[in-house]
Amino acid sequence: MKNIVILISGSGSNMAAIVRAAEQGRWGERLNARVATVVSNRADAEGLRFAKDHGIATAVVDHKGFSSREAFDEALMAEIDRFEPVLVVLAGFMRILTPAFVAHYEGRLLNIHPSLLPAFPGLNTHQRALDAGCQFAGATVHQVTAELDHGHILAQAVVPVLQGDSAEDLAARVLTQEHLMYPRAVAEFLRNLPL
Ligand SMILES: Nc1nc2c(c(=O)[nH]1)N[C@@H](CN(C=O)c1ccc(C(=O)N[C@@H](CCC(=O)O)C(=O)O)cc1)CN2
Ligand SMILES: NCC(=O)N[C@@H]1O[C@H](COP(=O)([O-])[O-])[C@@H](O)[C@H]1O
Repeated sequence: MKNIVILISGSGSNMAAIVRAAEQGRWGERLNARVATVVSNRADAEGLRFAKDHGIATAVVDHKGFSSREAFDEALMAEIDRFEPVLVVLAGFMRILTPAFVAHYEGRLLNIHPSLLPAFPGLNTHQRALDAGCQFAGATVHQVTAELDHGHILAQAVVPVLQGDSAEDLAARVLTQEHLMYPRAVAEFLRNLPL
């Protein structure tokens, strides 16, 4: 069984979409893969309840409990490595990871970012797209590198920006596409793993 570990910080809606895709046999059995655990840096992350309700192990590694980013990442790696994952998925995970963490999971660390990278790395992407007058927006699944939101792009989804859109309107439209794209991108990654 190939283990996937998902990191979240909040609602975990992308994590939930991946879990549902695996459960519904769209690729779970066929690819002999499972979401082994969901780990959050926040104890109040709503996605933890979804994971528990779906029989998935959960853990909290609270970044506020560590004196440095490096110490937090080391504790996070220790928790993740208990499951010997073939893939670590960032799904609304809101901590910038250290070069040591990224190097440890190089090639098997994905993120979904709510913009059409390389446009708008970082935070507040939807408002920035609106402020820039973009006619299209979207999301990107990419390999994670030490440089923020910079790695090899695996998939992108595009949505129109509509007249009068607020950042919330745009975020909701993009999120709908994220929930379709991320499970497919994870499945494709698993299919391409060496036997
Ligand atoms: N080394 C990398 N770490 C992370 C990447 C990456 O590409 N390389 N992607 C991010 C995800 N992300 C955007 O997609 C992102 C997450 C968080 C931040 C950020 O500024 N975080 C602050 C704290 C914010 C908070 O706690 O609310 C911080 O870490 O100081 C920017 C972009 C995940 N990590
Ligand atoms: N920089 C990371 C980032 O902003 N991720 C974004 O957080 C939102 C909530 O995700 P969730 O519902 O899966 O938690 C999603 O739009 C995701 O792209």
